[in-house]
Amino acid sequence: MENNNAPLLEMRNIKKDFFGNQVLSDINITLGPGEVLGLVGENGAGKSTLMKILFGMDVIRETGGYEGEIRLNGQAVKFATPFDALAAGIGMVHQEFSLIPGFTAAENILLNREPTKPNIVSQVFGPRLDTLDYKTISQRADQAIDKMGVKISGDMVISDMPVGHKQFTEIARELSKDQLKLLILDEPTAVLTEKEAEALLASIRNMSAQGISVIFITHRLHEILSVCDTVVVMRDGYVVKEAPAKELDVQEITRWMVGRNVESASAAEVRELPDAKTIMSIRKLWVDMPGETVRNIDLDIKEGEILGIGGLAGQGKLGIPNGIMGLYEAGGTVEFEGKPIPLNSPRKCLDASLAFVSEDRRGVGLLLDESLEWNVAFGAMQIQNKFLKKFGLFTWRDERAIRAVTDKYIDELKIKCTGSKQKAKELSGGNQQKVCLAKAFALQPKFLFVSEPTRGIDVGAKALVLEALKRFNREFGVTVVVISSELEELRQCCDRIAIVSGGRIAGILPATESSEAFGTLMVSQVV
Ligand SMILES: Nc1ncnc2c1ncn2[C@@H]1O[C@H](COP(=O)(O)OP(=O)(O)OP(=O)(O)O)[C@@H](O)[C@H]1O
Repeated sequence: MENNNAPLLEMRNIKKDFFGNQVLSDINITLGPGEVLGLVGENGAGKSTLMKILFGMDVIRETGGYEGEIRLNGQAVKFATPFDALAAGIGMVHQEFSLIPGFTAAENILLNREPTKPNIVSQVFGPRLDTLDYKTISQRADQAIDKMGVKISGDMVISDMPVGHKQFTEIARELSKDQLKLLILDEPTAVLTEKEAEALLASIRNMSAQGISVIFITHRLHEILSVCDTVVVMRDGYVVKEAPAKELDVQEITRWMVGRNVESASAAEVRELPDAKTIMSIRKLWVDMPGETVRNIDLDIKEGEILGIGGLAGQGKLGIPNGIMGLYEAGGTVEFEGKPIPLNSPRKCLDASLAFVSEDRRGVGLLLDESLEWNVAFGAMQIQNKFLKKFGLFTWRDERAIRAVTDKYIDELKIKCTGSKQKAKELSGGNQQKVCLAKAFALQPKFLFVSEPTRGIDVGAKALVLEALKRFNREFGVTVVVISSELEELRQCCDRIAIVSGGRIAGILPATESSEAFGTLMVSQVV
């Protein structure tokens, strides 16, 4: 029986193991209507698994189910599938996108719930043959998009969208459901620009004001403090702290998460490299990437340096690597080691020993159904014939070398996994991000673009990732270009930082320059 005085949600004594690997030990959570609960914890702490249990996801059932009890409005529930959870008013936006690439945003938002209208045929043969009512689909999709206060065209096809727009489309799909009582957002801001993330936080406040409860997972701890009523901190499958957000600060949450004070990465020991030759020369680069402005980039990158590219959202920093590496249409000229690199041709870039860790790790990053070994080594095998053994006409994989390189990066990047044979999809999101880096390192390219390297990485592991980038650059002399929305992150690992504003390079400064100097460049030509 529903009990109107009971909390909206109670999760009691939840336990879960994956084939003997205990990932949730005894979790208790309570949530009232309109309440926003922030769920935080290190990569692999068990946050997504807990939410997958609540949402009735197949992977939980297929791996032996869970123990404990879930109550909604005082009534015990056990969702066999996400459809049951949806029917009970729970929506979830996952770390992975579940959009259909060839459909528009509006079609995805109303998928399986499309308004229809009768036609002559359906009047005779029944409503199953009704026509899709595109006008109403478009109106309802626009209403859901408007609720988030962002500008996305409902007519845009998903495959043409940048990653941030895809995320908003996912959220709009949940917001368009009338019966929504509780929305689970699993790291929704990880792929968003700062401005988009602000818009999303505002829309969470709006949902809460309308009585919708929200469980919000993020590694950006200031977001938790800005929008949540309650904070639940998980560590290694336990809840280690639950408190009102107003009683906590970022340092305290961090301490609860990792069990110690976290040092940020030491500031980079900034090198000037006066004699270094230019390894990449970019002239008049434009890139056609939705949401990004890249108009006229002129930039020379020195051999062996770590160059940061920063700037405000949409001003062009993400467009530069995506254009050069051929993921979005681009024009202008790019020379690498004195030879022109053909644009719009990803394979030619890889052949020239360029590599790219994209901000869209699930879109272009991983082979989720394959093992870590396969993920780490596949690119190097395919592009460089590495990790292969030859005898006469026969070629086969060098399994020992593949295992060794995978183990090396599991160790260096502290990837939380059961071993190198584990499938990528079984890793937590932050650990998948580390695999993307390992994959690029295994290529041992001459030149590496890394876009948003610590996206989805917990506060304790950020320094480790930045240190790994520095080490990779120093040990192998690889030129690294780091693109990041966090200036502090760039200052911790780069020699120089170029700031993009209005689709152009507004200036390049040593990483030791003051924040004010960078801030002035950032707003200098904003469009
Ligand atoms: N399908 C699966 N099979 C085996 N192990 C899994 C599976 N899914 C998750 N795990 C394991 O459960 C643990 C918790 O993962 P989970 O994704 O819940 O972490 P998380 O707290 O959400 O981390 P992140 O912040 O990195 O997203 C991890 O060690 C992960 O490897």
